[in-house]
Amino acid sequence: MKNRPLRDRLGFAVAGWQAAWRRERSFRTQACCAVLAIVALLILRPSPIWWTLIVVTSALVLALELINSALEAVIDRFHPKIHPEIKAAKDMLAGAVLAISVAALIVAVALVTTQAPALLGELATWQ
Ligand SMILES: Nc1ncnc2c1ncn2[C@@H]1O[C@H](COP(=O)(O)OP(=O)(O)OP(=O)(O)O)[C@@H](O)[C@H]1O
Repeated sequence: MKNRPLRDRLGFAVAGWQAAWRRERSFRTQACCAVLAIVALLILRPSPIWWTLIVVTSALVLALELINSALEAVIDRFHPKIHPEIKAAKDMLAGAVLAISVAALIVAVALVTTQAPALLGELATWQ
């Protein structure tokens, strides 16, 4: 199974996104938020640093949610019973997703509050 061609490996990665989309409501919500963030970038047309910040934080949220979902799936497969250690592990994974999600939200609020006034000013001069 190791060292498969790039096309195969890309296929596995896309299959991973599809599985997360099908199985995880959190992933669907976060993917929709990422799309909204890209739409906001297209409307606000900020400087490249904002594009970088939004794209990197959105990708981090999605990547961490994928890792969280993958680890939960493995945990549930090998230890489906209730256990305090599993609770701690899953809660820590959820905490990791929450940490990056809060950071992404702060970046999104900063983008809108700093860039929207310029766009509104631009629109006002057109009238
Ligand atoms: N086997 C278990 N033993 C003890 N507690 C558990 C166990 N499985 C889940 N929990 C508790 O339930 C919470 C939710 O776990 P679950 O596996 O349902 O994740 P989820 O709702 O899919 O979360 P996420 O949205 O992060 O994917 C965990 O954070 C943990 O506190």
